[in-house]
Amino acid sequence: MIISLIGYMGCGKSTTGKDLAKTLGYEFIDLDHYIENKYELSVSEIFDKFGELGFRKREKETLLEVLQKTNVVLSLGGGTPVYYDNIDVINANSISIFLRVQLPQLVKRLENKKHTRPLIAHLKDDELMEFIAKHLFERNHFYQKAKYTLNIANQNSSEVLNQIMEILKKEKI
Ligand SMILES: Nc1ncnc2c1ncn2[C@@H]1O[C@H](COP(=O)(O)OP(=O)(O)O)[C@@H](O)[C@H]1O
Ligand SMILES: O=C(O)C1=C[C@@H](OP(=O)(O)O)[C@@H](O)[C@H](O)C1
Ligand SMILES: [Mg+2]
Repeated sequence: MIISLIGYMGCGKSTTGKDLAKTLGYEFIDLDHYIENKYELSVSEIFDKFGELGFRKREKETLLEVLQKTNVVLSLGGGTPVYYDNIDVINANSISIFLRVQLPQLVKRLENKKHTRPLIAHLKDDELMEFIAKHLFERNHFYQKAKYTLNIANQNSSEVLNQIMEILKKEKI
C-alpha cells in the first residue's frame, strides 16, 4: 500500500509524511529528496541546468519508479499532480490525500522557506500572496482529484497526523 500526500508548496507534505511513515511503520519517500539523491543535484540545480521541463520529466520518471514500491508514505512535490497524467497514475497506485491549507497560512509558511523552491525563490515577500493565489487557482483542479481532502486551518502537524490516521481507518490501514 502507498499513501501519497499532495497539495501546494508549504502545505506540510514533507513534514507530515515523515511522521505518518513513522506511525505506520512504512518507508518514507519524499519525491524531491529521492530525485535529489538519484540525480545528485538539488531541485534548484535541476531547474537551473535543465529548466522546469527537465525537472518535470525527471519527476515523472521517478514517480513511476517509486510507485512500484509498497508500504510507503510518499510526499509528492507541489507540482507533481499537475503535469502529464500524473494525477491519474497517483490515484491508480496509491491512496491520495490532499492537504488543503488556506492562502494566508501558505504565504506565512513560505515567506522564509522560499530559497529552496525555484518557482517562488525570486519573489519578494509582498509578491507571494498574489502569485500563490493565481497558482493555486490553476492547480486546485488537479489537487481536488485526490481521493481524500483534509482541510487544515490551524492544526499543528500532530493534529494533522491524527486526522490522516482517521482517514486511514476507513481504508482499514
Ligand atoms: N501543520 C503545520 N502547522 C504549521 N506549520 C507547518 C505545519 N506543517 C508544516 N509546517 C511548516 O511549513 C513549512 C513547509 O512544510 P513542508 O513539510 O516542507 O511542506 P511541503 O513539503 O508541502 O512543501 C515548514 O516550515 C514546516 O515546518
Ligand atoms: O510546486 C511545485 O511545482 C514544486 C514544489 C516543490 O516541492 P514542495 O511542494 O515540497 O515544496 C518542488 O517539487 C519544486 O520546487 C516544485
Ligand atoms: Mg516538500
